[in-house]
Amino acid sequence: MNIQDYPDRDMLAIDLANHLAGELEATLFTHDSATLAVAGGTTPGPVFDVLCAADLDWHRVMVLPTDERCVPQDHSRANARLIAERLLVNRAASARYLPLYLPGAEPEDCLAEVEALLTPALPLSVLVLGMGEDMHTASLFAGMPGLAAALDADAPALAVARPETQPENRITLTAPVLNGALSKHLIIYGAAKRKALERAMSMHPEEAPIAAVLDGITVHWAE
Ligand SMILES: O=C(O)[C@H](O)[C@@H](O)[C@H](O)[C@H](O)COP(=O)(O)O
Repeated sequence: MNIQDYPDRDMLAIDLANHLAGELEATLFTHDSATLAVAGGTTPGPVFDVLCAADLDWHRVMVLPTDERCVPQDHSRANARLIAERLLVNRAASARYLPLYLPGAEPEDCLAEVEALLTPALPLSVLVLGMGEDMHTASLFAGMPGLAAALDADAPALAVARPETQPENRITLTAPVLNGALSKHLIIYGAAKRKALERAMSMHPEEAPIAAVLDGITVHWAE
């Protein structure tokens, strides 16, 4: 794990977006397509605002969320909506979006269809994770049913998450898919998340799920 500190969130967004664009460009140089998985939540929006303007062959890029809340795609809590409004605009509008949840369905009922769309797009080329102060990442939450299975190296690509602390069910990429990414990044802001990350480093992934994905990751931090 490598930690990069930035003087402020704007600098982080600009630097990281340029770095991600470079990684995607390098992937497209040697591959027909590239896959970018991004966190939802409140953290990554400013990075998307810069990245969407990158001069890339976006029509060869597939974009997906690391996890999705089981709500309609235009719901204010849908990561699909955040990605549509902040990332798949400008030059990036020609990227292809891979949904993790198919609205209207019970989460279990969409897993097979979503996995069939996702599998040809793996391994992830570039992964951008977020983390909660409770040390969850994607929708891998301590204490949720099925966490151990979703952290297992042989887990299927997707898992249904029913975290008690969250208002809705979710579908998440599992640890082997996250760890299979060729390049892994984590964005965190503020002292509380920095402390939580430091604590997680000596904890078991079932207590601190972020610990399952720290190997080889670059953490981007700003106050
Ligand atoms: O959709 C989600 O909820 C995420 O992908 C999740 O893992 C997120 O990254 C963290 O909860 C941090 O959320 P914030 O960025 O809002 O603090």
